[in-house]
Amino acid sequence: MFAAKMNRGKDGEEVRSGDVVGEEVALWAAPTVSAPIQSRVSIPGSKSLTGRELILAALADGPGTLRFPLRSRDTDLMVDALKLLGTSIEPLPGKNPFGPDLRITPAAELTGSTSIECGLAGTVMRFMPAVAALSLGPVAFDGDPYARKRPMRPVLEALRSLGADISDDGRGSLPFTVHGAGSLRGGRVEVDASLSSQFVSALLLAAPRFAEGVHVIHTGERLPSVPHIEMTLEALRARGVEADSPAVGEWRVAPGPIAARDLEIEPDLSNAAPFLAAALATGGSVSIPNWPADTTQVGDTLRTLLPEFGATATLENGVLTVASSGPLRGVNLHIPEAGELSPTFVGLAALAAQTKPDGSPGEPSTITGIGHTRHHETDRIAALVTEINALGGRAEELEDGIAIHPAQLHGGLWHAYADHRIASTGALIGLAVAGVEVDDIATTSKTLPEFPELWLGLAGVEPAPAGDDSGDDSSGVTTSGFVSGGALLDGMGNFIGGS
Ligand SMILES: O=C(O)C1=C[C@@H](OP(=O)(O)O)[C@@H](O)[C@H](O)C1
Ligand SMILES: C=C(OP(=O)(O)O)C(=O)O
Repeated sequence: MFAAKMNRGKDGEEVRSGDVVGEEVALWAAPTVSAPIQSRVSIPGSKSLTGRELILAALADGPGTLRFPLRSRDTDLMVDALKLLGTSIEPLPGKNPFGPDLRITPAAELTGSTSIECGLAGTVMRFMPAVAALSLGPVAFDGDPYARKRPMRPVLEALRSLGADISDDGRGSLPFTVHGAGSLRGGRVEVDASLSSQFVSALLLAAPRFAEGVHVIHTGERLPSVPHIEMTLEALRARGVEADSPAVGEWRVAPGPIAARDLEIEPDLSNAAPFLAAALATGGSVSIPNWPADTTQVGDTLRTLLPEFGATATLENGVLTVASSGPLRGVNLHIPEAGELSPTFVGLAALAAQTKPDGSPGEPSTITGIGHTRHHETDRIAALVTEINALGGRAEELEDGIAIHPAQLHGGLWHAYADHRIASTGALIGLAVAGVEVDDIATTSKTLPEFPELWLGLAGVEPAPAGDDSGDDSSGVTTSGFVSGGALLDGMGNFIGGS
């Protein structure tokens, strides 16, 4: 009755889509549906909240607990980094289906003389150097090859001016070494955070432990992702720290204890974006439970931004439901605060640019204010434009965004660029366009290791039973039919039967 696409490695062994096979990464056939999706999806914890609360718990005045934390590559790297500095972080059984709760016991004294691996995690490479400055001994930082391209200079220079001793090769990026002295003076510091809000959060998070706290003044003309800075202030205040923003582009954190807490991490609302967008891509409806009533997560703006594409968004009893309200519409969005959501919006815009089912023309879109996303996991503007155009679309790079002109999409290979949000955008487009294959779906493990399973569940696809090797072809990739939204599709997403 059903079978998901099953891939084979070079030597014919079965592998899960996206698994690394030797040097190769298996292609993942995005499921395509012909009927509107009606689905409910539980989303694991927030990357940004988990990272912040791990650090604050490690610097707190006693042991604390994180319930429903995110378990992912980025947060595992944060856990490892804090453990290397002497923090005890132990798994606790809990109610989270996606991983254990965590019990965090701060070190009596943070120890250095170690190396921290940042992977491609902005939160680890930007937030941990200030913590390392509070440890005793040198702490070397490095990460993935592409991580060495992500800007670090504003954080390193700001920390130096607050009293930290940091050696690097002068390129203003990974690798570098923080020579921890056990304490940091702190005080007033100027920083140009126009490339990333994380530069500001990096200086605020550990600041209660600086002798003079911190007073940060942003000197650049633009400031992206402001809600993430508000999230940092709020997390500090919730632990009894005096933290505020006395003026636009200025923030202060007073020195003092960071209270230990037992707290629950909200679901990652930004990771909810492609799932909710699936309702629009297929003319259906998607619900996400445990949506917080009050949050600093920028993903909450999905409730107002997704309706611009032609949907309703209803939050009732903690369940957000996004339902398509007609054909997909083009948009003009200026969203400097929500760069993290932009790949999903660009994916929807590329679908809206196609001729509508009633034959009326596709609609153009512009999504701007996202120039800083060129410094995310990859240059997201260049990557999205390249991949959409490779599928027949007409996307254009703007200085700080993307314009999408009417064009029909077709199937083909979608490159993920080691970027979880580019990978999930390929999956989103593939829901509506038959024959899209994502080259590295496993890269979604950066913030959502369960993405492939959750996505197949959303699309109504079940994995092939073990031993089902129907549809094997000579290319080494097995492609068999699968049931989707009540319709039986072949491996290229073509309708071959069913309701
Ligand atoms: O502080 C954080 O947790 C984040 C801040 C934002 O970074 P930028 O300001 O670089 O966009 C966001 O895009 C990133 O995913 C997470
Ligand atoms: C920009 C992102 O990640 P990072 O925290 O690595 O900057 C992101 O998750 O969209």
